[in-house]
Amino acid sequence: MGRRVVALASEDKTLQLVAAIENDQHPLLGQDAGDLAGVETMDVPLSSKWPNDADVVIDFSLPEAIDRCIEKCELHETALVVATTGMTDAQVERLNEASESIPIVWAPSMSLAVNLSMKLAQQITEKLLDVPGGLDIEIIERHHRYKADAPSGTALKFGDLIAEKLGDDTKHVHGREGHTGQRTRNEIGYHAVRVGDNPGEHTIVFGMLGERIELNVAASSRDCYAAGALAAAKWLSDKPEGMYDMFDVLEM
Ligand SMILES: NC(=O)C1=CN([C@@H]2O[C@H](COP(=O)(O)OP(=O)(O)OC[C@H]3O[C@@H](n4cnc5c(N)ncnc54)[C@H](OP(=O)(O)O)[C@@H]3O)[C@@H](O)[C@H]2O)C=CC1
Ligand SMILES: O=C(O)C1=N[C@H](C(=O)O)C[C@H](O)C1
Repeated sequence: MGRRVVALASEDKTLQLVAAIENDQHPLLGQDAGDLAGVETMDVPLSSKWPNDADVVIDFSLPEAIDRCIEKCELHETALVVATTGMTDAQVERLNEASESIPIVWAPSMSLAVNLSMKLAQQITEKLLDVPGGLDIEIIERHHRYKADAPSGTALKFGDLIAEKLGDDTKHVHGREGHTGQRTRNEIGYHAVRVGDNPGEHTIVFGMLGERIELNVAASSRDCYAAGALAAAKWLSDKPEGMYDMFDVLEM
């Protein structure tokens, strides 16, 4: 994702890349970020040193890297866009704490289509809540074989937003195996598929007796996330401290 953020930023004259940060063991440290991204040379070497002149930091990394990122953004009073998924509850708490002093956009998907689909999923759930025979909701996500966390952060957010409409007793069930017994009414099922180079696809199945709706949103490249993150960074640059998400950025 870092490479695509750099590549799209290089095409936008309103943005200036001041740093490209990696861990201190990375074999490509010192090489130019633009060269690595396959665009023009940008005179920004890949580095593990934190910049002190950034307006906004965009984080697509790993949960292991997020603590340092939060700490440095607080120290330098830098706005922060967090796209990384798979954070622990303690890290989410830490992020919320940091939002008391710096502006943060945090979203498991920076994609316009995904965020719009989240709103649609909530609307569909609301409309079908009392459908005769009952409603079963399952979330199937598909991603590339390299993905480190499951289910995706996006699938979990779809589930949380749907659960807001279903009610407090919603159970989140991850996969099924063995003698599971009949499906209960108040559960959301999650299924994570890992195949090839899939850049991300989510299908929300709303199953009823006699018919079903499948809401499918699929990326055809990872640029939807990179473009969303850059839009979030621009939007955030003049905002006061606080926790924001892509619904705020996209005014949904
Ligand atoms: N919100 C959204 O729209 C999207 C979110 N994501 C999320 O973004 C994250 C990154 O995804 P992706 O780019 O595919 O994953 P990658 O594993 O390709 O990239 C993660 C990068 O972070 C680097 N890294 C590891 N440790 C540190 C550290 N301590 N400091 C700085 N950098 C570090 C890794 O380096 P190394 O190679 O050395 O490990 C690697 O280059 C994932 O959590 C993914 O789920 C992805 C796409 C969209
Ligand atoms: O790792 C990925 O690739 C993606 N991760 C995010 C997630 O976990 O939801 C967003 C997107 O689906 C791509």
